[in-house]
Amino acid sequence: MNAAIRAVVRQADALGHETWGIRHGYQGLLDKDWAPMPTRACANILQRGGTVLHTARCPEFLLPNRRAEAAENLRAEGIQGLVVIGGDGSFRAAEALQREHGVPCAGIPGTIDNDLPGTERTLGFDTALNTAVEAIDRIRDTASSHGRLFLVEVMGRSSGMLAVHTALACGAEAVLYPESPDDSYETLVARLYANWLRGKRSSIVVVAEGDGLGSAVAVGDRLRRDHGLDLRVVVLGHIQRGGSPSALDRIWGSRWGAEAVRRLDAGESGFYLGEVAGALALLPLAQVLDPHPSPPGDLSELVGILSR
Ligand SMILES: Nc1ncnc2c1ncn2[C@@H]1O[C@H](COP(=O)(O)OP(=O)(O)O)[C@@H](O)[C@H]1O
Ligand SMILES: O=P(O)(O)OC[C@H]1O[C@](O)(COP(=O)(O)O)[C@@H](O)[C@@H]1O
Repeated sequence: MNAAIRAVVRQADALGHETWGIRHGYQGLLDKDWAPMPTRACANILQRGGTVLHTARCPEFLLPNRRAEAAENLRAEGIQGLVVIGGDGSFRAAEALQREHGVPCAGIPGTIDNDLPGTERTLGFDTALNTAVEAIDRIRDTASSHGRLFLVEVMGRSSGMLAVHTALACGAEAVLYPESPDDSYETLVARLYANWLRGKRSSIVVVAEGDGLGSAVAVGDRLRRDHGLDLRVVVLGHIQRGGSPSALDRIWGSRWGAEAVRRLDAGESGFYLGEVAGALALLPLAQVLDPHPSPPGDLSELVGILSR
């Protein structure tokens, strides 16, 4: 996200605009928690994880009267356009601000869940994916040395994108995720047993945090109880959400940040940016109301086929 912030500030400066940084997300709009952000304020942030502007959940923003206040605050301060970096909640808020109050908004996709409609990439996903894969590679050493089953929980409250991509990239034996069409306990047991019969003595199952069967701990307890397995559970948790961003996340953050400003400067608004087939994509903000994309079915199928 810091790559996008830096690009917004510096592209705006190059076009002769002043940028103000709003701290703590929408809460900052309500509290007027903002300040001018000169280009030098962005020194050395490109490689830093998190966001230098901080973030916060702001439930009050769901109330129309609070959004009206935020729009008024922006108008009174003379802020002419808003670049929002976030996931579908942040974009829903931006869509409402623009539709209800005419605040010109531009969205830059930022969520490790990679679950926004119309874009194949969101900032943070590539970094989180690589972090999870690196962690599981390490776990694999113990799994294979001790001949053990590991259940590794990755983030994804309502999305299996991170889980499925992680599973494929680390050669997991199975993946459980919320949108899966055949996510049953029986299918999992049958898969692990078939691998056992093939001579496989260690397995890794990637579990998305929001999977319908329950957490990795719950699934692990059930397997232990039913089959007496000496398995281990690892919850990767917030380790996936931090750290220095990958090169791809930095590059797309930079491209999207600059593009958002160029388009606002040209009088465009009510859009968010994305990536489709390697190219920068432009989407209407209202598209965020579409159903969120599911992990490609062929990828999760491949996890099973390749782990024989
Ligand atoms: N439907 C909505 N209408 C207005 N504001 C919303 C809506 N959904 C979320 N928001 C605002 O956007 C913020 C970020 O949304 P959230 O779902 O927490 O994160 P994300 O942007 O990562 O999906 C919320 O804290 C809230 O202030
Ligand atoms: O427990 P927290 O800090 O709210 O974060 C966990 C949740 O945030 C997510 O990582 C998504 O976060 P972002 O959209 O901010 O990247 C979900 O996958 C996860 O359920």
